[in-house]
Amino acid sequence: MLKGFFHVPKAVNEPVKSYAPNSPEKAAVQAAYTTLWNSQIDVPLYIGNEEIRTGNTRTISAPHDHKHIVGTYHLAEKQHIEKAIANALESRTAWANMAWEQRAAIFLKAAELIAGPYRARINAATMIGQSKNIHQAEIDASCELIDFLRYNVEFMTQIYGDQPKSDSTTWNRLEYRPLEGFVYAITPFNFTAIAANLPASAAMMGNVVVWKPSDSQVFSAKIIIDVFKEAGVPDGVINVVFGDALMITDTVLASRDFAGVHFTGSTHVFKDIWAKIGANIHHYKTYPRIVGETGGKDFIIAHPSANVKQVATGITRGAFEFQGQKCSAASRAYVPQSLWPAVKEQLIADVKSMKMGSPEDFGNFITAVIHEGSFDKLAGFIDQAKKDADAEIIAGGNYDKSVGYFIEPTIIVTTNPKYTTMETELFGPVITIYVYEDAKWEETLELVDTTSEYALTGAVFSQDRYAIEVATTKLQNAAGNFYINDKPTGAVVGMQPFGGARASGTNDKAGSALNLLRWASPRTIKETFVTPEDYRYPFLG
Ligand SMILES: NC(=O)c1ccc[n+]([C@@H]2O[C@H](COP(=O)([O-])OP(=O)(O)OC[C@H]3O[C@@H](n4cnc5c(N)ncnc54)[C@H](O)[C@@H]3O)[C@@H](O)[C@H]2O)c1
Ligand SMILES: N[C@@H](CCC=O)C(=O)O
Repeated sequence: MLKGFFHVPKAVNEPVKSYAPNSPEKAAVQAAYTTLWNSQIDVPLYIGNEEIRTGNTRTISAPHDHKHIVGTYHLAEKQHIEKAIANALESRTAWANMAWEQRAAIFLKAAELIAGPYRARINAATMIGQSKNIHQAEIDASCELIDFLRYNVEFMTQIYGDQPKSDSTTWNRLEYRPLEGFVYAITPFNFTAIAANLPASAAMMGNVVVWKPSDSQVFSAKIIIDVFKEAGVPDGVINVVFGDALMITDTVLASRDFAGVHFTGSTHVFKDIWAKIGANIHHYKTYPRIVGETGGKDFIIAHPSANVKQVATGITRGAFEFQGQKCSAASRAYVPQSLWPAVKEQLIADVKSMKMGSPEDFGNFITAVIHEGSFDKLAGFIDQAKKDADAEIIAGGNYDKSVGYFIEPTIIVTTNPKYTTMETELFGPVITIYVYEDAKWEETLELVDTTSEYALTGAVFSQDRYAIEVATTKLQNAAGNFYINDKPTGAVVGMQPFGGARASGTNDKAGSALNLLRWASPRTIKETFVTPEDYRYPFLG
């Protein structure tokens, strides 16, 4: 083993490329898009050193052109999940004992592969498989993923460097062991970066992993797997399985060696997983770590002192970027009566100007939502709002799934602050606005705090510092990420550690040392230099 206290390269955030007309990055991503669009990839299970094709397959299509098939992926059976667990456990000793700098080098290399040779491909795969426009793909699949990998390496070394006090008689050391068993990573469709980070952060800390990506993210998951392989993640460290989420999860949770779950997705799924872990608790070798970042009903509240253009832009960007399919997306807003006419005018004009269509056309701000289930759910809420006396649609409200799952960016205004779309996470391009009386600022803050079960993100817009202070205090438990004069989305790794409490998750803050700590089981080692040889205290003579 090498001798030395190594320093890792200082983490820096990956700059977001512009994809301006005639830029080399635009040409590269367009070429990658065309290649992948015309490809027929076949994605196996990755278990140990094997690529397993079960023959039981599902197709991968583009949400913005759902009849267009770009590949297939293979579905696991129970025996494959058991095999993935066995392979992970077989790989554990070698991986857990590998010097940390070797693990760091692998993930730093993965970051650079994405920053360079894989950038166009992972962005194009995210545009096709998850229907992100190029800007949204770039900030997710490239920049955020690169940032997760670089910063987590730095956080890992900070954790390892965090050591207890010693004195001249004893030397106290903390060893950050990986968990005793394997970690199960379950990832959502909506962020390529999150899909990669959940297995990678646990693996970086020396854990072995079974990773189950979302059925709606397999296309870009394949690129992540290629990157991890090329970067040198050894076989068996991250085992990838697709298929029936319930069967896979039940099989994983039945293992005595299950040591932790790293989940991001919807609240009800996480609660079910937690309940199953609780029911199995007597069976496990160790108390499993449970980390889950879940849903949101994220708010914007404008004070009468707020700047109208900033409020309207916070609403349109916060609610409609990536079709509102961000856990952080603004989905309820509170605007004072005095500002409402001007805010409304800009909102309607902005929504009218938003182009909707395939992400292949870089002029499109809005593309499709992820799948038919999401489309139907959103269309149902829009139809209901059209009927309800206490709701009015002032922009958007149309939808069409003949080619892709297109839902117009939609603004509902309600006279009922507890209207269903003020409370329920819709996960689409729909925001509901409640117009409040200017004099009821503090009562409205109370409404914001008590209307939803979630507490993920929220934003206050105000030019009045007293109002900002009151909102910051009154809403201290209403959001894990709180924004002042900014939209409630777009947290940057290393700058705004991300996560919420209440029904929004365990708030373990992805992209921070707090999250990585969950994947370590510290061992305290006390070494005494001159060890007593007599039980009597000195004063006893
Ligand atoms: N808080 C955050 O950081 C954060 C980030 C991204 C997404 N999200 C949330 O994720 C949700 C959207 O993503 P989604 O649609 O992929 O979520 P989802 O809950 O449908 O799926 C997430 C993952 O869980 C799996 N899954 C589904 N049912 C399961 C079950 N019964 N048992 C075990 N696993 C199951 C899915 O296959 C997928 O891999 C939203 O609620 C959003 O707010 C939260
Ligand atoms: N971290 C992202 C949201 C991730 C969830 O979907 C943001 O801050 O907008």
